[in-house]
Amino acid sequence: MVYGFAVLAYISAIAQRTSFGVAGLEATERFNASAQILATFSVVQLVVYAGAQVPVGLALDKLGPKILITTGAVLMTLGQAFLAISTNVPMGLVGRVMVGMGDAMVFVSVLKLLPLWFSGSRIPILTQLTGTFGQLGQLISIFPFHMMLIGIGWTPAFSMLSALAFATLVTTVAFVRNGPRWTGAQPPAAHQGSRLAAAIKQPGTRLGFWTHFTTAFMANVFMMSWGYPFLVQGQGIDSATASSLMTVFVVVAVLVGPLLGALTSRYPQRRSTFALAIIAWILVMWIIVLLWPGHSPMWLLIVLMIAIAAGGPASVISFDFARTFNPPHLMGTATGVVNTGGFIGAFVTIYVIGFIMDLQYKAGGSTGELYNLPAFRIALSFQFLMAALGVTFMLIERGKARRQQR
Ligand SMILES: NCCCC[C@H](N)C(=O)NCC(=O)O
Repeated sequence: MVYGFAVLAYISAIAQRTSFGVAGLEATERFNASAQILATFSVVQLVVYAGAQVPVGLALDKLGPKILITTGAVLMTLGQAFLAISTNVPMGLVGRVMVGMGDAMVFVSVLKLLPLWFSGSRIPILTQLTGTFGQLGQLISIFPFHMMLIGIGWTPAFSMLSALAFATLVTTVAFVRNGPRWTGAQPPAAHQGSRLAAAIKQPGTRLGFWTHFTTAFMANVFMMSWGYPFLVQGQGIDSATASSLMTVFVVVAVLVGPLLGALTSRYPQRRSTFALAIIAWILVMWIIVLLWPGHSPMWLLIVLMIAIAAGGPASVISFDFARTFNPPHLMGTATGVVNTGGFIGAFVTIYVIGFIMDLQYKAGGSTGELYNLPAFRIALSFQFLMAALGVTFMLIERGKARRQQR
């Protein structure tokens, strides 16, 4: 019951996180905003989310999951309520910052609850299931929220999400407990800086960081930024089909998450190999699609998206490294550190891809289409460099972690 209500708070957090993504047109109208300002909303929220991970992890080890999930729900309730009544860009940004901060507190707290209530091989499976259940939140923003937004407008739709966050606040206070195994931060006197240093010193935390970095960054780049323009302007797919193709990410999470959870629980010594295999699959698919003469056939794009989407469940393996290589009093901190990997990788890649696209456009005399397939072929290849960096560090840290275990 404790786990169920904590997961409910995470489903709500994902609904709050993804809600702005389906409200682009309405936000443009309401705030009279340009595309760049709209993009700022998403970037600000993500920067807040990633920037909050380490402080949240430190607070988590000190205060426990219940307080953090509760605080997250309060921030999301207020943030979405503020957004519901916002009429200009600064007000909207304040609302989004609050939502990003609240969201940042939930996932790592749910993971911290697992060893407090479960043991043994159930934990890796439940870690994967947490990520999988969270995807249901995306369905809330794609369907009921979006329908309310179109049907009855901005204020009622965002108020509904605020009410959802409030409902999870109530259920968290009523039902979520840290449990009898929670003993607070041990040792209590440890300084925050030294707890962070102790977590980073563990090769398992660094292996988790690089695993999260390499498995998750390409999925984040595709979902949050370049996937849609690549499909529509690079591959000539109509916008409605491109949007519906994005649901592949939810379906793959639901199917692959439990399978990977079972595999990692059965073969814990092969965890990094499973992650590396999925990374290799994504890279091979990108090589085929980027080298394909002309537009790729639909089946090939779907296989590419399935591979990229499998990076989401693969990234959950990283949290298993944080858990198994750290003592319980450092687990929240280590999980926070690991959870920044895929987001840092994504910011850098999103930015550099945009920079390379602009550079090519300027080199061509700033005429014609900014987004075209030859330009995407070069710009998206930057992902190979980032993946090479990530895999190199995964192998280095895996070697250190294995030596430490001997
Ligand atoms: N089954 C998909 C899970 C995706 C996990 C994702 N890469 C992640 O790390 N999420 C953190 C969060 O706060 O949701």
